[in-house]
Amino acid sequence: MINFPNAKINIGLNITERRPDGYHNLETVFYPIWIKDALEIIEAGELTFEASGIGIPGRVEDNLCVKGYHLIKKDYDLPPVSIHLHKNIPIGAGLGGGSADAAFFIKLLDEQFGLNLTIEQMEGYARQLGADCAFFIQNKPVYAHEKGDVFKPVQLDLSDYKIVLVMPPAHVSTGEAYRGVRPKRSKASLQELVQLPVAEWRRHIKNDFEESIFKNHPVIRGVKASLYEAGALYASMSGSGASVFGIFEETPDLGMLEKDNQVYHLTQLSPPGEGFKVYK
Ligand SMILES: C[C@@](CO)(OP(=O)(O)O)[C@H](O)COP(=O)(O)OP(=O)(O)OC[C@H]1O[C@@H](n2ccc(N)nc2=O)[C@H](O)[C@@H]1O
Ligand SMILES: Nc1ncnc2c1ncn2[C@@H]1O[C@H](COP(=O)(O)OP(=O)(O)O)[C@@H](O)[C@H]1O
Repeated sequence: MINFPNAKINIGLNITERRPDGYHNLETVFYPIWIKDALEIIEAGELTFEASGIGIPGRVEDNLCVKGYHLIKKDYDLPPVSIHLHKNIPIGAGLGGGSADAAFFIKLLDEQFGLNLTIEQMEGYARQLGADCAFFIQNKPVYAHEKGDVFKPVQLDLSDYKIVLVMPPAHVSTGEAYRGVRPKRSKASLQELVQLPVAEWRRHIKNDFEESIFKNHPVIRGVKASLYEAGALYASMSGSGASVFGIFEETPDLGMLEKDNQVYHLTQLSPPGEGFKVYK
């Protein structure tokens, strides 16, 4: 059985306070985008994991799919499976790729072995694997708060826009990103701000990670500026970076993003069903 875990972008990200458990409370809007991995499981004699596509750092036993298997196996009598993951979502990009794989893996196990898990049960397992993992169970635009794992639906449809995603040559770890931010309560609720026209987001919606990350990684700031120069209505780093997205009314002149002889990985995303192109 196979499914296709997709990435997300964060529209706005306010880090509001540090929690006693070392995590942070935040508010953000998660929006699914159409760049996808492919994930397959087949019942087998032993548990195996193999990957193709973009190389995944870290040990196999730390891969979130393998962790997901052991988590569900504690409660259900699962047979061994062979797992194949084709990795296409840029890693360490703030696109939630690892979390998406884990959530879609739980959905695969549920379907393949008829576990009859409810949405709430699947979200409960996903939360144990990562703060943004539970979002990918329902995979619909949401306003997320607390650790980023408690959701309220938002009415948001960007399918009439062109979303351009750029992966600058920089690596930011999630831990590094959180350490650089001083939490602050936001004045207006992101849940309401995101209902403004996209062209107004630039004045009102921000990602709190940008300030410190841009200082350490100016190339990311440069990419965001290039997206605005190319005519974006709104541009922002996604999550803890390093990827940056721009929302356009029309497909932009992509040459703008290759100035100064910098080469960026650039993915142009179209509305669902139209596929996407990867530029190098
Ligand atoms: C920053 C965000 C924003 O959407 O996404 P990404 O940029 O990673 O995609 C998320 O908060 C990342 O979620 P996720 O990647 O699942 O985080 P986890 O694995 O649970 O945590 C990694 C580390 O981030 C910090 N962390 C995470 C979530 C949170 N609300 N407060 C935190 O302080 C902790 O230091 C934790 O050890
Ligand atoms: N299935 C997976 N795909 C990608 N990364 C994974 C996966 N499982 C575990 N990881 C680990 O998670 C780290 C960050 O993953 P990723 O989800 O791509 O980043 P981000 O949290 O920035 O969206 C990687 O460095 C990797 O070691």
